[in-house]
Amino acid sequence: MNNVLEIKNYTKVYSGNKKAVDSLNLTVKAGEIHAFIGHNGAGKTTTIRAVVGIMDFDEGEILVNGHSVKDEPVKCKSMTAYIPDNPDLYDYITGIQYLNYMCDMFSVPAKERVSRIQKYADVLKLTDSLGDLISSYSHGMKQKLALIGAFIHSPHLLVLDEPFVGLDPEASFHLKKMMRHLCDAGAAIFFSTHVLEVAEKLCDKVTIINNGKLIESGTMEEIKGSHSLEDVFMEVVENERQV
Ligand SMILES: Nc1ncnc2c1ncn2[C@@H]1O[C@H](COP(=O)(O)OP(=O)(O)OP(=O)(O)O)[C@@H](O)[C@H]1O
Repeated sequence: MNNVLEIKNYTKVYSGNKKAVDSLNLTVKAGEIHAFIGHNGAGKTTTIRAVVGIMDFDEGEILVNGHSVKDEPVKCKSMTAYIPDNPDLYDYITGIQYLNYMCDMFSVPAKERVSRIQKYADVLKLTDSLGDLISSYSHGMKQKLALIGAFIHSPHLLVLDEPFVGLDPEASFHLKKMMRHLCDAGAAIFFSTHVLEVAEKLCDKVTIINNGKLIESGTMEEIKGSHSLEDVFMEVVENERQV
């Protein structure tokens, strides 16, 4: 399978010379769900923001389907969907207006819009609220709307920052299924999470970072062996503390 996301020697230094991420390398292939885990402040969001082209970086290269996020930002963004940890949507349009706007932005054919909106809104139980202003939505409803807006254009690369926080159990269940279906259709998913049980069950690959440095990366079986991902994570973090 081809590499959809390639991160090569990615390094980010914030002002004040703080190295938030140090020479990170990882690859996500078509068909793979890849979990990105690490303690608070490890560098996950910093990396994710660089991948989706909204944060500049100092060294290294990030490619989406072989295109550089620095040199071809529009091309990369056209193939990528991104949901931040706290989606900030336009308050004074309705849910359906937002979804149509996303369809316009990503050139979803008119004849497919209605069925795609219907499919995802029904699954995530948002259909009855699509006519309401987004300002009236709860946090979880905004998150569901952002998710529909991401899945609706069938991205090659889906990047999610803590997607399960704030979703009710039923929506989480359906999101996991939607993620797997998208990958089965040839997309790649890269997401951060602190919910290690979900990562363990859902993901093909996992990368653990600690203080901006890659500690482990590989298939879920390689990384966890016969242990739980939580046990492995705790051991890795403890070992790093002692170094
Ligand atoms: N705008 C900024 N300016 C300076 N330092 C920053 C900035 N944003 C993040 N950092 C620092 O970079 C490091 C990595 O932060 P980042 O938000 O990427 O971590 P994270 O792994 O996503 O954490 P969490 O799990 O808490 O969301 C932290 O030490 C943080 O303090």
